[in-house]
Amino acid sequence: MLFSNMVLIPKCKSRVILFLWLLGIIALLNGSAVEARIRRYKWEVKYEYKSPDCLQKLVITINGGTPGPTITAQQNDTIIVELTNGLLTENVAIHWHGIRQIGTPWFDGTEGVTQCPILPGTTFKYQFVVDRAGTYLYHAHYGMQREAGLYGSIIVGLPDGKSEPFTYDYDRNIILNDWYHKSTYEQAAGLSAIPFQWVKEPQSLLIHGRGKFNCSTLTTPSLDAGICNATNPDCEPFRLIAVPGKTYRLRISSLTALSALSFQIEGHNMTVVEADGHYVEPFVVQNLFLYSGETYSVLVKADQDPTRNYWITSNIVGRSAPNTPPGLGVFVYYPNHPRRSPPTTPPPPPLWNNTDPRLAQSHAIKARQGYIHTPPSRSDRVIVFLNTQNTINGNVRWSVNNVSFALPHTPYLIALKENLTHVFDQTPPPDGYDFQNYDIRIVQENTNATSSNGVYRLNFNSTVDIILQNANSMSPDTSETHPWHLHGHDFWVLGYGEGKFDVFNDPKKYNLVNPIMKNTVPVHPYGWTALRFRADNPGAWAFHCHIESHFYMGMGVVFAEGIDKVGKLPSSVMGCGETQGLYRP
Ligand SMILES: O=C1O[C@H]([C@@H](O)CO)C(O)=C1O
Repeated sequence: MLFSNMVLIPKCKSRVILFLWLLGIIALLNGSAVEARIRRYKWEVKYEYKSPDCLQKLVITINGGTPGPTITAQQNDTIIVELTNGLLTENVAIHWHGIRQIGTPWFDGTEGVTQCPILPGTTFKYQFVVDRAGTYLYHAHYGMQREAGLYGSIIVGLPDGKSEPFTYDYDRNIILNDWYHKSTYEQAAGLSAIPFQWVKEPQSLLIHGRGKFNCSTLTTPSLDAGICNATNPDCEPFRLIAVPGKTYRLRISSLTALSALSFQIEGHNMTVVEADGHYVEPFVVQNLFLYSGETYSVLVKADQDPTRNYWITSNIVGRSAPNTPPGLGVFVYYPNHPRRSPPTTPPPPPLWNNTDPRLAQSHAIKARQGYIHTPPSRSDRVIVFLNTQNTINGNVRWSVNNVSFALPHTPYLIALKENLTHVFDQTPPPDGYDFQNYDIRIVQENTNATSSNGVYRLNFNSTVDIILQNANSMSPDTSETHPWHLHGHDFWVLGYGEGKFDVFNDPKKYNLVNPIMKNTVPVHPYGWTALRFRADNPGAWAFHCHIESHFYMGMGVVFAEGIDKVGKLPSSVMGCGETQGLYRP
């Protein structure tokens, strides 16, 4: 009735306009006013000389930068990245970390699991939907390429008309990293060498791609003064300009190769509100602990003395790294000069070997009231993953239930879908270990460790519990923190504990009321972490320690589920190993 005058409009064009307007109103009323958009990116990946921590090094850039461009999108948008590999002699693959790839498991970007590597000189098109708002990441997933600098952020906003359960004035993004001066190749060759050459601690810590290595500590000083240059603009510290009185949402994430970090803004509290794309019941911290692969949002109010600037710091925790200088940035109170150094010394880091505050933060992260996804009350299968360090044929490796993971040259997803049964070990890896007789607190011989590329096959739509059990490494009195990352899913974090997991009693203490959902979670030294997820995403998915060298040394597994429900694989993911014959352009 409202638009019955439409018939009175004489001109056909006007009628069309009015009709479209009417459609718009109806769509608005239905709440579907905004169409999901397609966001296209063209990326060129190549090696360039940069000095992120003042020392010049060959790094991998995307369109000239490291970190690469931030992908900014809105929930339900389609992202298309046309990636041209300009590395000349090196393959590449990019993983979209935290994006579940529902319906597009072949674009998860995990070389050897979901796709063949992208060859030098070729262009590969990734296309996927970002179906949930939140803070996510992308990074190389080929060999140990991530630590050459190939990484960036994905920020997904809510659909129009929806709002966050918290308020802030400005949204800012910070990626933390650690930085090595040796190339990925030197590191990887050392890790697979006999005798083993460990990568050791990083030379510096980067705050959003910028760090400060002390050039005067170079053991073999370069004759060329330009090679390590403290005044190189590449290593100007990261500066965040804050307007006094305003609240900042800081999206802070870590893509370290090795280090667990403590992040701090001198004199300012941080309220944690988001973790891995899920709203957190808010809690306040002074140090935010981050493990590689995790993303957080914190709210920070610029409510301190505005006449000065403050330090932003990142420090290594969980490992002794006395020679790695802290990552330093500056929280600048506008209109102070951005280059004005804070008048104080940077705040001291927490004790590297005190696990208590880190465990306390893990326990504090709960789903926010009103945003709780209740987990299924029981699981169909429990898999216990004992994490150990071993030697296999003289090589130092990491193993899960005494099986060290070896990536095949034919990607699992293609092998499973096309029934290429000979390309990987068909014997399923073990669901547990010998609980009774394994002492997690001592150095073990682990003489029975083996290497395999077998996969865990999960019943489609089943609920799976994973218990990550930490243990002593091959060094006495040492148990490291391992951040485990699951592709293609989020899991509920049901609990953390110290010591050996008690199969009978610990499950009674699980948080089934308001557990947070995440995609990356730490297992603390000598402790355990319990996770639950639904195997409801057809595909083959990696689950691995996000420490670059540890995955390289075998610390991971692959889950396969609902393969018969996987759609037609694009031929662009094929071409390597046994898939060569399947290539159908
Ligand atoms: O994988 C690793 O190897 C070393 C050490 O265990 C042996 O040198 C270390 O600290 C790791 O994290």
